[in-house]
Amino acid sequence: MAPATPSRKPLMAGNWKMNNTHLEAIKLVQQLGFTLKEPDYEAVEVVVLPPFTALRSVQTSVEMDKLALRYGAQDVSPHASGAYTGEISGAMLAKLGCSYAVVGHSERRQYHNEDDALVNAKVKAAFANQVTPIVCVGEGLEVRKAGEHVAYTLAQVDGALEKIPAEQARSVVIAYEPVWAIGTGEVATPQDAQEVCGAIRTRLAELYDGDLADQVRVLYGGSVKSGNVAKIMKERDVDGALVGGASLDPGEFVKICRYRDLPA
Ligand SMILES: O=C(CO)COP(=O)(O)O
Repeated sequence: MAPATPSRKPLMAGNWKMNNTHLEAIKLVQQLGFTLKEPDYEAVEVVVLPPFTALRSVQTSVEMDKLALRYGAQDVSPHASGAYTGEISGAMLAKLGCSYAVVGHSERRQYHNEDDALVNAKVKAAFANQVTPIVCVGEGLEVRKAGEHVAYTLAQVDGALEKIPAEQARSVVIAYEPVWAIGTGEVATPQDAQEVCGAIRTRLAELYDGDLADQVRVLYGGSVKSGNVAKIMKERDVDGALVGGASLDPGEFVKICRYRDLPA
């Protein structure tokens, strides 16, 4: 029987994008690791998403210092192995202890022409290796101005989850990142974030039976900072944040993870 209340642990994920060498990554992870304490990890799941080249160093830091921090990659190949120069497989990520892989980030969709079919193949490749995909969806400014942002974003959700069975979809993370809010300092209002995150959950309830929609974490991303995170996290269908720029500053990212202490 479906639980009366959803059991979604808030998730704060720092997408470092193409920043930090493996040495800088060790420093940043140690700064986070020495600051965040047991109660922080009880309240939120904390994840960092370094570039591929830093994953091995992050794995070593996390293991040596016994940090409760999780980490993942920013992309994953749709292929299992073979002649795919430059690609990194889900099995390779799993071997590095990655819990997550970002899939379909708008920067990949924009600069590498990734479409929903490719995103779907990457979601499958991640799940095939017990790596949880963080599927990014969200509209650009033109779509928003035309008032089509909900339909546009839901079509991306449908595409990403095509033929994904419920037992996998149950653990997927979906990040709503309106492209116009990424790296621009222009954050969506909490109401904007709720409108689309709520619509995503409703769609999940249409796609899958039972309590699945109540279990899936839906994040907001786009210019999240310590100054706006608490307000956004008050929205009922926002279960965390995918943080870009602000995740490169350990003090700022720790504050974001401790959003409960910030005035909303
Ligand atoms: O793209 C993002 C996270 O994936 C958001 O980036 P910013 O937080 O820098 O706007």
